[in-house]
Amino acid sequence: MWFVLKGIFWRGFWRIFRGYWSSEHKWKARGLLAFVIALNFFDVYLLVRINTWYNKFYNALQQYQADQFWPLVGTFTLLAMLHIVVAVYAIYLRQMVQIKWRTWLTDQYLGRWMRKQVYYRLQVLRSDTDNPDQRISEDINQFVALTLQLLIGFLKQLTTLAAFGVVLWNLSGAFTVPFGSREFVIYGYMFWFSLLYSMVGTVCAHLVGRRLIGLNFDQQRFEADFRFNMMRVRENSESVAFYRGEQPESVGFRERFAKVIRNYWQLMRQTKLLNFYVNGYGQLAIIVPLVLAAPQYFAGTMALGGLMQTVSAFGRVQDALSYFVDSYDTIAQLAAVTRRLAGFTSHMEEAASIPNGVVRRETPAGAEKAVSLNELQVCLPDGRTLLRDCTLKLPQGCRVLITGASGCGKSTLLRTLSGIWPYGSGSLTLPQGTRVLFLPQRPYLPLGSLRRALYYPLSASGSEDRLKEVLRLVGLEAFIARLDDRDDWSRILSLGEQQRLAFARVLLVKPDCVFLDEATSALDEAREQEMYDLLRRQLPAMSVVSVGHRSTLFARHEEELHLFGDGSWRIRSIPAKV
Ligand SMILES: Nc1ncnc2c1ncn2[C@@H]1O[C@H](COP(=O)(O)OP(=O)(O)OP(=O)(O)O)[C@@H](O)[C@H]1O
Repeated sequence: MWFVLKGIFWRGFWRIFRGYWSSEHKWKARGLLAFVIALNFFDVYLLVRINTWYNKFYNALQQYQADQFWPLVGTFTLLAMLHIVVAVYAIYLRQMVQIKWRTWLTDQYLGRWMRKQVYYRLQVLRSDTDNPDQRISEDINQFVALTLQLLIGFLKQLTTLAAFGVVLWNLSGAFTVPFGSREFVIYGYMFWFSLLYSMVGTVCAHLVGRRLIGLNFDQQRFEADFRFNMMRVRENSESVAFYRGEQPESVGFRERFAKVIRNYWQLMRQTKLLNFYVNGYGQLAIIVPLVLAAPQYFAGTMALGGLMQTVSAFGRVQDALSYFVDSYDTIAQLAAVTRRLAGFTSHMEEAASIPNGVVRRETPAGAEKAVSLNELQVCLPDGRTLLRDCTLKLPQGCRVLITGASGCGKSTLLRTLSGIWPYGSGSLTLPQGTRVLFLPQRPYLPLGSLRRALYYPLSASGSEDRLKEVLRLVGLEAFIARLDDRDDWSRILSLGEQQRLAFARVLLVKPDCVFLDEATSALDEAREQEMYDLLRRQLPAMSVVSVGHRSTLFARHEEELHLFGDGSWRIRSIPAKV
């Protein structure tokens, strides 16, 4: 057991555990937990009282004391009722601790995942982090539930062991073992025997059950991969359908599902072995105390009450000592969950700690309003340079088109300018309080109403008339009546409509600078011109930096920044008529 616990702690158990208990809620949390533990202790006390009752009750039966019968039944009823109430509330309040702890921990993880765009960095810069959604929704819940179950269970069993150990010791009397011409007297022999019995049981359970840790871990991973694969197809259903990709996708599903099943078979076999063992061990524990106490009973040194009390106390001591035998599976699950959460935590920390090589500065108020790039260098994680020593000034209201061959680094430059790409050096200076909006080729539409999607990332607040006017300007007046319909709008709107919706967003949010990454790729040329003219008319002071391959885009911009892909670049003014 120690090896398993050591493993859990080594894999970051303590780091995940301690946060809540030393947080700002610590006193309330500790108080509630202490109360739950106290309830469990009280429950053990009641169990000891019930155990003593056995002695009295069976002795009364053996001696035909009819007058004792009803009072003893009454005592039992009272003790049993108290036990029921205490046991129910011990679980209810433990769940209360659980839900509060989970809320806190989930909040922390969500915060860390969102901070410094870790969600983006993990996705784009690290390919080895699996399913943050599952870590945050399922693993945290399991971690909290299993930890509390084990912690409270452990303390309860420890108390049970102490209390019933004493009972068993007192009932055991002395056991004499002849050894040659001498005799050894063993005091509390039933207590010692139950101790030995449980220790052997625990070691054997470890040997049988240790493979479950790895298998459980793999099971979760394979299930998540299988689910993720289906999710990808759901998200890209149209592309898959166009490609008639059912065959390769089905093969992919089956391969992943086969891994799930293969691992599950192993898990089943190992669990079967463990179950054989746990059940056999449990059954043996019923007969062992009877065999042990029988000599005393038949010798007349123990009454029927004592015998029944011994059987019950042995059961309790053995239950307590072999607690880990029964909860081996729980420990295996906790170890697997801890390993995954600890891995996720360190991946998030690594992603957050990648320093942003490009320094961002703000010019003081009143200074010239321009975006300046100073010796800007854009690199890839492997060190390849996409843009070298780029120094230029983009005055407010400028219109720059970034061109270059596919893969030369245009989008990566936009990412650097918006501050989400950490690999690079040099500096970027923006006027104080500059608001920047980024329009990718496929705009992001959050779940919810169309109104919310239009204002994203701001909250949906603004004049209703302006909103309707903007929708008319971008040619989406047909959706005015559906502004408050909640739906998955990215599935309903065509890509061209989504791109026009993104332009509407620019008109509503009114940023100082907008980056368009092939943001008009799905529009016809007339619509494209309309959208750019709209920006010029409505927001003349806004800077526009676009990436695109279409020749028509030259007419909508004044300057061209061309990237050659080897780090070199060139800026030139675009002649008035191209
Ligand atoms: N997360 C990443 N990790 C490693 N390499 C990356 C990553 N993202 C992009 N790259 C590489 O960086 C290079 C530039 O990519 P980028 O998307 O900026 O090109 P682009 O000029 O916008 O291409 P296109 O015109 O085809 O959209 C490519 O070779 C690409 O493979």
